[in-house]
Amino acid sequence: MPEDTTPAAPGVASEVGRLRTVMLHRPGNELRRLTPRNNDVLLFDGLPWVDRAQDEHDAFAAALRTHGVEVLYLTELLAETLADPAARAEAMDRTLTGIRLGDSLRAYLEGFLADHDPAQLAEVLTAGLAVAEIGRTKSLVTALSGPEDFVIEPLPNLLFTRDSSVWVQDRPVVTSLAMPARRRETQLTDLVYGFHPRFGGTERLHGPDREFLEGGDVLALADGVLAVGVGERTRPAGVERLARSVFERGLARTVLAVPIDQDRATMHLDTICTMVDVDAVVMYPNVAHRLAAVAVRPGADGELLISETAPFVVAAAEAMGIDELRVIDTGLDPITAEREQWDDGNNTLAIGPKLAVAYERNVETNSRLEAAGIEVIRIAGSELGSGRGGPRCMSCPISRDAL
Ligand SMILES: NC(=O)NCCC[C@H](N)C(=O)O
Repeated sequence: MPEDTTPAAPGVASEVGRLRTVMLHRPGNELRRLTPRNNDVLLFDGLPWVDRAQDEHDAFAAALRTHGVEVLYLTELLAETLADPAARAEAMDRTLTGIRLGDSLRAYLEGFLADHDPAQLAEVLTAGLAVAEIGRTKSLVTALSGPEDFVIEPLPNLLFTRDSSVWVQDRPVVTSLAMPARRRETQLTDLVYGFHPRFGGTERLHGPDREFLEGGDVLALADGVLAVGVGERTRPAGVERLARSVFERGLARTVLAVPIDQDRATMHLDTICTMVDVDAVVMYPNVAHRLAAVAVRPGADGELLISETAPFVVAAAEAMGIDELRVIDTGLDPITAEREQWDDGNNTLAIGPKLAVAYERNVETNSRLEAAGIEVIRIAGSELGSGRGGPRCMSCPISRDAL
């Protein structure tokens, strides 16, 4: 019988259902824009060696494919999307609108980009554009800029596709990113889900102009149960908006709001806690016992019912309808734990129950996961990790099997 190549229908109801389709972004020229002068504002802790980062990423994608996962690339989807004139017009409008460019430069760029084919335009929208790369503009803005200044900002954090959209059941949630360096990313995911033939017509939830909400904070603990971190990125109002949207559509019955430290090391919930089995998480031991949650449930007439604060593991188990949410004891001394958390040891990507991708460098966390019965697929991340994100951050699951 010929192999069935029909793509799996979109839908994500858990963290650990067998992963069928995932969206990645292969690191590209946007990373070559990073310098010691701009890396902080562009949210990288160093300057990755880009060729090596691409090799590491290719190995990550290959490991997923080996396990039967369909890998979609954001830039390919974007280029295909931009072949639609309506999508292209919207992309131009969104990219060039705003108070930064001024009328002369905006008009110039409209003409300049009109000559770009969809793939070239996708490249500019992701890798950005510097003054040195465009011609004479008759614009005061470029006259007073240096050659390296950006007229379109690069998006080095596009690598972390987890954050710019997240699927809740069969709907894409286009998020709203808090940091200025990342805000434009969601214009691109919004375009892809709005116009690409593979997704066209799917209702999008939330959106780039809504309250701050980042995908790395959203964990699907079980069918109908979401946990959402609240900290440096996602704000309480973002969780509230998401809760209303998913309750109104019957996509979830409980949303746990989980306050996390407002630190770079713990920018998202998935930097400290990820699921590796239907009832188990790997969690940063230094916070495991003080992580708390507030449960939000739908009330009458669109009201939200807000619970008292409870320990996270207790609130999660109750919402999931299980006796206990197991926290795999990574048994690390506090210094090793802090080092491995910084290097995304807790940021695993489950591709099925008890099967997770992790960075190889987190030797101790990985061996404790294995001791607890989790099969660990190790990948290199020496260059990929310089943006502070691991396998979960670098992946946006689009389809997972129901458990
Ligand atoms: N889900 C995640 O934790 N994503 C990692 C995002 C890293 C990126 N450099 C950022 O600061 O936003």
